[in-house]
Amino acid sequence: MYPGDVDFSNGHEGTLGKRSLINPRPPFPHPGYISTMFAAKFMGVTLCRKVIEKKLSYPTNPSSQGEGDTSQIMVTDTTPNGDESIDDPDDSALGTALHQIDRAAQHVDVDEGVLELMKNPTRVVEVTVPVERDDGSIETFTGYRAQHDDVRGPYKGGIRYHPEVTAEEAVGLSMWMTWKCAVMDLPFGGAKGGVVVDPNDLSRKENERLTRRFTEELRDVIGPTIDIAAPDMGTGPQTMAWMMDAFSMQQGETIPGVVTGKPPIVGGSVGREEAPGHSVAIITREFIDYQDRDLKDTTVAVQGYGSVGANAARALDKWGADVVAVSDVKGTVYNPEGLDTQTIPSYDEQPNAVTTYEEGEILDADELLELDVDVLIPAAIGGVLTEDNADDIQADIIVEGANGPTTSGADEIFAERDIPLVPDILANAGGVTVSYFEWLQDINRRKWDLERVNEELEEFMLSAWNDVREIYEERELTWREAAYVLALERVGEAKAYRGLWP
Ligand SMILES: NC(=O)C1=CN([C@@H]2O[C@H](COP(=O)(O)OP(=O)(O)OC[C@H]3O[C@@H](n4cnc5c(N)ncnc54)[C@H](OP(=O)(O)O)[C@@H]3O)[C@@H](O)[C@H]2O)C=CC1
Ligand SMILES: O=C(O)CCC(=O)C(=O)O
Repeated sequence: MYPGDVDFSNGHEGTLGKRSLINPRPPFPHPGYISTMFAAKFMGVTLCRKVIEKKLSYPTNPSSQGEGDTSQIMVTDTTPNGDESIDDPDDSALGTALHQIDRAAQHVDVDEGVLELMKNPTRVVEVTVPVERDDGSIETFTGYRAQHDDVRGPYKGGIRYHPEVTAEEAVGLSMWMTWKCAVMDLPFGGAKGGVVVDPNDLSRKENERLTRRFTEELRDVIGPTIDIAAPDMGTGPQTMAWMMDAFSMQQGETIPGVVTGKPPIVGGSVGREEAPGHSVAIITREFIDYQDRDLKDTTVAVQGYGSVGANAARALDKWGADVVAVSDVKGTVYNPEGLDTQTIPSYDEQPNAVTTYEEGEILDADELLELDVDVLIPAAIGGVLTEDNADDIQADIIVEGANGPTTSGADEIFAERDIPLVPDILANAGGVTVSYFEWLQDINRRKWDLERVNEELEEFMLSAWNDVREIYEERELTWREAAYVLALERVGEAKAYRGLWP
């Protein structure tokens, strides 16, 4: 502990000793499911909140979006319970996440029942979010929060605003959060949520109203020791500030620890925004070193120039690598001599502006993936490296900045082609790691400076890198399998100690 910190951790800050903060609810859901419906009247619109615990058939992106009809939620017994064929997984986030568990399960000594349990989320909440548009009309959006597992600590994970958000996707992403927190040895479990919306179609005021209402709808299932949200695609520090304020207003006191990734002035941590990209850069640097190569002779291509991509590109550029290509949805900018990443506008600085940079050739967005570079960093969306393009990838190394950018089929092709791939649950884990630092700062009512944040981030990343590397070397697995083995063993051991609720 640093001097002056209030010790809320029973002397185990940074370890799994934070039992006093762990949600005392049973770690396993009761058998069967509970469906609770709340109805309320608001501005003449009937609202339904459905909290569905277990046994949920995940609805796809509702085609009725925007028409106010979100009443179709199925409660059936078709859980994602591992029916995915190991030989023929589907390429969705959930399909990929389930397949990855199956692959890793072949190399771990974890109870079969626990493995089966880990293929199911504890709870998925679907909410209806009415928003008053600036013209006075009411539009209805659908939001989700998937809570996968909390055996190691409160649920933790980002909130995504994107038109293709689905309950299924949230479940897959929540599973990855469980593994990510376990790989980093953070006292958190896994969750993920989102709203089916294109944030570019919302004014700032509409975005604020949507965020506040979404938070209100999630009030019963989130909290600083229950489930702690954070930014993801389409959300950022401002979104988190609104969420924190909405939750705090409902509770009657300021509760900064309910979300992380806030602006530092309202309890956020310096360095959080840069952290996922920063950790991608740290892991890339370590991997290059591990291969006895020199970062200064390394060319890098980064897909996506948002929070993760821009910060990864800029850190690697600063440390001497040649970032030769970056992209956003509109296209790629490519210069084999290297780009000046500081002067290319990131999504946050100016959305969709990568191709306005004049010192390079403009290519199609997807062309970036197949460039002949040393390191490819997909840092935009999921499922971009597939069986269809895996044979055309020319990079020597892939470091996953985004969550789930590689389908299972592509994973196998890269393994056959001996292209090492460092998985998301290690590489981009700096985000949730600095979120953990932020949460500690909020609980302790303390502020860390950037030097301390970056020092501790470096320490956590190197420790996780070494843990994964040891398993990789000892057991001759892929890097993804090694990271999964570490995560599954940690979660399995925690479950064994805590036991099943009688
Ligand atoms: N934010 C976080 O804390 C963390 C995020 N992640 C993951 O990283 C990924 C990116 O998230 P984040 O950086 O926050 O998101 P942002 O919304 O900040 O940025 C996403 C970027 O990806 C670009 N993009 C979207 N689609 C494509 C495409 N088809 N081709 C090329 N570029 C594209 C966007 O382009 P445009 O600007 O043109 O829209 C934008 O530059 C996601 O998978 C997320 O889950 C992982 C860990 C933490
Ligand atoms: O910071 C966090 O809590 C989670 C960030 C996130 O969503 C992720 O790592 O995918």
